[in-house]
Amino acid sequence: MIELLRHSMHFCGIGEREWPDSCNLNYYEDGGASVGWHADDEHLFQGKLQDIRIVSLSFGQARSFELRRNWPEGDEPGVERIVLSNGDLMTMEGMTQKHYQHRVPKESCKGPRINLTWRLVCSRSLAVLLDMGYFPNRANRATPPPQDMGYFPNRATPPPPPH
Ligand SMILES: O=C(O)CCC(=O)C(=O)O
Ligand SMILES: [Fe+2]
Repeated sequence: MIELLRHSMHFCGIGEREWPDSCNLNYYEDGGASVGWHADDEHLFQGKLQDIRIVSLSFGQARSFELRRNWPEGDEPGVERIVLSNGDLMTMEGMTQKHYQHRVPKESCKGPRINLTWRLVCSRSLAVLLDMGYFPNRANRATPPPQDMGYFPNRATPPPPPH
């Protein structure tokens, strides 16, 4: 994993001090597996409030990746589509998570796909979690966190509508 991170960061021109510190892995067994419209708006990453960078690396079956504007203007197309193929690196930067939603739609393809997304945990969010005793092995933990904090949202829940 470190080698993949190192190579990917090199290709993106991201210095070690700015490397992301978390990685999410999605496995798509075949074209029937998908991720619905959403923004990566977890509190941990503060993606709706500040300029963040998400780096995505794909392996295996080529799949469509679609972006749609939350507030399309004039004759701007509602949906942009790219194809992410084996070995493709893609980034979402700036305020993408505020202004767009994205998805990997179902398709009629057979092969499996793995996608890695690296993100940097926002230190302010981490401080809040520590404060709330989110990490149970810490000796001085407070009360357990509520289940619905939304830090690790269940993807089965539809994303909130754009606003
Ligand atoms: O599989 C992909 O390319 C995107 C995955 C994704 O949007 C996510 O994990 O939040
Ligand atoms: Fe996402």
